[in-house]
Amino acid sequence: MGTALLAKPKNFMPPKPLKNTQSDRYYLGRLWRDYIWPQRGKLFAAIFFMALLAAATAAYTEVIKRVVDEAQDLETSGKALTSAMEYAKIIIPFLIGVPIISGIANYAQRILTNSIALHAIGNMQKAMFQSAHNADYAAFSRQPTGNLISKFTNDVTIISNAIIRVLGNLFRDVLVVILLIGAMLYHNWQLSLVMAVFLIAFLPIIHISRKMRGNAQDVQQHNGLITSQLKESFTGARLIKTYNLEASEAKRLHQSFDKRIDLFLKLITQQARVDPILEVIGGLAIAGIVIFGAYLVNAGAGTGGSIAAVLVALLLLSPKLRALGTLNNVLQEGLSASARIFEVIDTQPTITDAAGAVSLGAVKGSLSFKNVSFSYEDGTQALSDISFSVQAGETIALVGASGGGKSTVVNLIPRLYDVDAGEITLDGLNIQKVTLQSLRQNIALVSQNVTLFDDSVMNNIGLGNIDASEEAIIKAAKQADAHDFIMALPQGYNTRLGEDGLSLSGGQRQRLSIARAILRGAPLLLLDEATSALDAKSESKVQAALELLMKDRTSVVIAHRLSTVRNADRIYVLDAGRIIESGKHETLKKKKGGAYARLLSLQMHS
Ligand SMILES: Nc1ncnc2c1ncn2[C@@H]1O[C@H](COP(=O)(O)OP(=O)(O)OP(=O)(O)O)[C@@H](O)[C@H]1O
Repeated sequence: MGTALLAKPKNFMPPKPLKNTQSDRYYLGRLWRDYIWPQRGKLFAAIFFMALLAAATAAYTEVIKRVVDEAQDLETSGKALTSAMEYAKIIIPFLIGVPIISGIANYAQRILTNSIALHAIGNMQKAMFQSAHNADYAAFSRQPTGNLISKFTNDVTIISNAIIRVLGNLFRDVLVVILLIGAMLYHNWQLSLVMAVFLIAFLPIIHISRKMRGNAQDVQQHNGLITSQLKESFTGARLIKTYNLEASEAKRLHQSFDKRIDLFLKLITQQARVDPILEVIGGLAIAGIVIFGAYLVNAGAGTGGSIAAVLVALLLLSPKLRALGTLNNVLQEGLSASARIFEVIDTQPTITDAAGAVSLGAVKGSLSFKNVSFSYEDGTQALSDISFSVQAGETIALVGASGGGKSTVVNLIPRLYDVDAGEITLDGLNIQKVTLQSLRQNIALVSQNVTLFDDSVMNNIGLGNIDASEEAIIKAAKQADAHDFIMALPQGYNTRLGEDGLSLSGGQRQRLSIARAILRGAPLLLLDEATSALDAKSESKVQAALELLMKDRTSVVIAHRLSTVRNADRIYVLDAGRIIESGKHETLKKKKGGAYARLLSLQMHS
């Protein structure tokens, strides 16, 4: 038997494909309304500096024009040093002033847009985390955890980049483009009109950009997959090592890493095409300006400075146009990531407080199941018409073959799932009519899969009751017979356990879990006994701690230890979601051909 109470939900379903039912406008509107507009102060400041930057960029063309024209004057007038000084006086303030303004504006707008993006995604992460934790327990079985984690890391990064790009491109670059085109027309309209021909050259780039969008999505999806695989691989280190699966795991991950290389290379290959195309087009445009410009100067339709100004404007313009050309991709990637994130944020829990739910206070602990039936989301009928009662302070043991429904019974008590039919009562009250918080306050859980966090021993036990004092925590540890081994750890109660407490033995982990439950002080105890073979000394320590914990509490135990079964007030044998036998150990074991007697003899012969 391998009951994994409250461990990873079973029958892992593949992630459902995202139903992207909302339009792009919806996601854009929501991003704007909920995450950008609340930071409007910063946004307006950013726009101001962007406008300043745009103006400074356009002013460069005027600087160049003056530099060239004044130099030409100097050359044609043939005057010496005094004029050179004059020239410097005119030119230098421009040459220094414009970059200073541009630099300050650039710095400020960059900090501001990044801050807007970071705060936006920070708030998204908070909302997403809140919703993910409030979601039904079942929601965690709908997608691999790695997928969910990837939304917190990869997807938010995509959105952050998109926000920075979109704000920059829309407010800064559009302004720069408008001002530069204006400057070009102002300096030499004939030459500028000829340049318009080169805009046609951007068509192939738009085509490439479309293709890139599909590939970028593939890369993102694959990143999510790698996160999942890495997580599985590291959390499953024990299984992998004992089953010698290192090579096959390495193969699996290597394939994924290789695929990532392929997908990225495909994307980069497309991106890389853009630059040479632009360079050739740029070269042609410059040649056009130089030739046509020379013609215009000869014809008296422009000065050398104005031709140079148009040339500079064109050079400044092309990266901006290019960025605007790929803006749609970035926006689309951002919107897809938003869809994935809003899906989590919008997940509504179905297991919630009913209208008028009452708060339970401390219960005595009598529990009953009345004609309870339950099926999982995928249709697996896990319990059919189950009824039993436990008086306050009694211990019942659930036994039976794997898949019989023991964990499901236990999962229904803290309402990790809600029954389909029938009712569960605690102290006579239907648990669906009391607040979730007060129901769970009355329940302590000790599972064979002890969840330990990367935190101190003190805080790990303290999770049982986050208001508990250090003295109370130490007292609970002593009662759970954990104090001595904790004191022997390098920093005693302040020792950090490392991820999932890997440095502790199975028995030690269980005693921490028992200490946590003792600290909780809840009258109803749900216990998934460990099946893992503990050595005799460790087992007897755990057993003693458990007995102390169960004393005076109502205990529902998924039982593996013979001693628990023997001492239970009643044993329920579950098979295919039904109770097929119940009674005391002494009675059931004598029942010829009975299910319990069979289980017992199986255990004894195994
Ligand atoms: N999250 C889930 N989604 C779908 N079906 C599930 C889920 N969890 C359990 N089941 C199914 O419900 C039935 C009862 O399972 P349950 O885990 O309650 O049995 P169990 O007696 O605790 O088994 P074991 O001793 O192996 O842990 C089984 O058919 C199981 O496959």
